[in-house]
Amino acid sequence: MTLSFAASVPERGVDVAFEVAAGETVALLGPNGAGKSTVLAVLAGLLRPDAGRVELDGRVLLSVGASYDGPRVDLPPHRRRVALLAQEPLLFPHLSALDNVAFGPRSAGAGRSASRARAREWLDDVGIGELADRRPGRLSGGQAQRAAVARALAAEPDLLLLDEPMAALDVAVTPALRQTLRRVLAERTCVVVTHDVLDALLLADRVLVLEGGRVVEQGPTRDVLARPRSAFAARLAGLNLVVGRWSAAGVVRDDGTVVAGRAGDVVPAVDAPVVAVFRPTAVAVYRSAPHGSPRNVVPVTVAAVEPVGDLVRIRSGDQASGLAGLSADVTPTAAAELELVPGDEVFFSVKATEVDVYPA
Ligand SMILES: Nc1ncnc2c1ncn2[C@@H]1O[C@H](COP(=O)(O)OP(=O)(O)OP(=O)(O)O)[C@@H](O)[C@H]1O
Repeated sequence: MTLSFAASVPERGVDVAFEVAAGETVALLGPNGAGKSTVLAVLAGLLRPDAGRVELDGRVLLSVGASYDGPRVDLPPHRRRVALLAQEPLLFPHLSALDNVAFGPRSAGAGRSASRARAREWLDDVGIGELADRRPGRLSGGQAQRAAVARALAAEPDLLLLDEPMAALDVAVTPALRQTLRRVLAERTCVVVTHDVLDALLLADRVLVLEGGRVVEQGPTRDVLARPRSAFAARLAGLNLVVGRWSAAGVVRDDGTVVAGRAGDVVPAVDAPVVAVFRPTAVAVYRSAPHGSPRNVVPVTVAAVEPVGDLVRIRSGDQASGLAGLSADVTPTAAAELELVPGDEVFFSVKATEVDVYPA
């Protein structure tokens, strides 16, 4: 089922268009307020945009606004063949897990015993067949979410929407549920909203990064995480990112400061928008400015000092110069010697050979 989506919701500052190929899972990523839930709500038929068009495998689910020709269409949620799995399982409390799952096929006209037989298969498939007779109140959070997955799939939707499906669950149960989702999503057309880099890596073929109601970058998950172009994707990938324009000296930021780096095989055109990306482990931290160093050196204010694995991460806040927050990972010994606390003024330094530059 190919999905094509375009919608504009001016009151929320959202204007987004994208496509999803048949059988593909796309993750919507982005900071709070970026517009992810708005996109899901339009897809599910819960929010009508000012203008928009949604087509699923040739069926028009929505076509409103002057820019779209043809008759006005706005199918109600139950006629879209779109299933939404929310953060909370939202099961009917008075029905057993089995009857919750049988509800979809039953409403679609299947007979009682056929619906229950199908529901039993789905419950087996998501690993809670033995809990079929329990009501939701007697299921754990993870089990209830599995029942909700079974219920969504039993309705045989053409498109599955997942809204942070693991966000409300205990971290102990998320890896197993993620594996189940990975299996059931494999051949399905699906849009998943997530904040979690593991969800993006394990569930999605492709990611779409939203910022301020617009798509700012998209591509295969691994490519976006390896070579992020947006601040959000860089943060998710655990990389530092500085934006600017290319010049012979390196990446020139808006305030005129320059970050020297390697442009790789494809050298950008002079003045083209570029990003400089480098690992936190490549950043050295000094109390006073290192002199005579060929390295990039920037003064920053420490915002946080926190352990990350075997290292200590020193994070700078967003700087008055417009420089977004950066991270430096140093050894515990180095951190102890620096004795840093939030508010300290320090210098971050990175060798040009550690900085990758590519087009924004
Ligand atoms: N019910 C609403 N009425 C009006 N504006 C809203 C409503 N819900 C969200 N918004 C606004 O619309 C914009 C997009 O919000 P949306 O909830 O789609 O973002 P999101 O990416 O899902 O964020 P989060 O990660 O916090 O869930 C934000 O500016 C938000 O303040």
